[in-house]
Amino acid sequence: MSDSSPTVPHEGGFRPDLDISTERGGPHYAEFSEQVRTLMDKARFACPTDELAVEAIAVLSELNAKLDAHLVDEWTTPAGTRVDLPARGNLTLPPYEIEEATPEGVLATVWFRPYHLGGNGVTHGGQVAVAFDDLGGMASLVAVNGVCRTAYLKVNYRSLTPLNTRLTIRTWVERREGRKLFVAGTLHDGDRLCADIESLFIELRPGQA
Ligand SMILES: CCCCCCCC(=O)SCCNC(=O)CCNC(=O)[C@H](O)C(C)(C)COP(=O)(O)OP(=O)(O)OC[C@H]1O[C@@H](n2cnc3c(N)ncnc32)[C@H](O)[C@@H]1OP(=O)(O)O
Repeated sequence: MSDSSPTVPHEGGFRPDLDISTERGGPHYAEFSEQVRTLMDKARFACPTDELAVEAIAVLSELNAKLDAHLVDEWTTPAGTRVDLPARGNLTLPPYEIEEATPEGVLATVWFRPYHLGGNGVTHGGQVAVAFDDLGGMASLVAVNGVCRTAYLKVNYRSLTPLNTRLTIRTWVERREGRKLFVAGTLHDGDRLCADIESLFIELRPGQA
């Protein structure tokens, strides 16, 4: 949250000791998160009457005002740190579940929801890149036990990526040259390759943003 960040002690772009949690946000945070994703799905496909739009504006404005009183900084928000939830509870990421994360690589199940629609019933290419960026970053992080940033990410879209389907995504460090980690990855629908990546992640120096 930009207006609170100046007051937050900051060691660089990331904190090496970022807290993770399964409890932050309380026992209903998972359902809260799911309802927000469902709202996004509905918003993507709904064509409300003007009356319903006005009603929705009132409900959402009231809710947003209530949430305003409970905003925290990025280091303590449940979104991104709730490791028990899909994509660590980060609503901006396509939901995924980690099957395995070792220095040899990351294996996860990812699924794209209705709100990830690109066109003609399939997933937006940018959303595929988001999944690869996060999980490529995770493969780098686990391989070097330190935070990395994406320098480049090339996605080869080999075939259409379906929505609402559990897909297999893999990322791994193929080669390391000092702080440079060349990360490869694949996204499969069953046996069919949907996309693969060629990417470079750079291990951050201590305190580097
Ligand atoms: C689990 C949680 C995972 C979350 C993952 C999320 C990942 C992200 O989304 S990060 C956000 C997107 N990325 C960014 O915003 C990065 C913006 N860029 C930067 O901050 C910097 O350019 C950064 C950090 C990538 C590199 O800067 P810096 O640390 O100063 O390294 P620098 O000295 O320039 O380069 C190091 C080496 O990498 C090479 N390099 C850097 N960028 C590139 C590039 N784009 N292409 C090719 N080579 C590159 C350099 O040539 C150099 O090579 P060598 O050592 O052989 O001379």
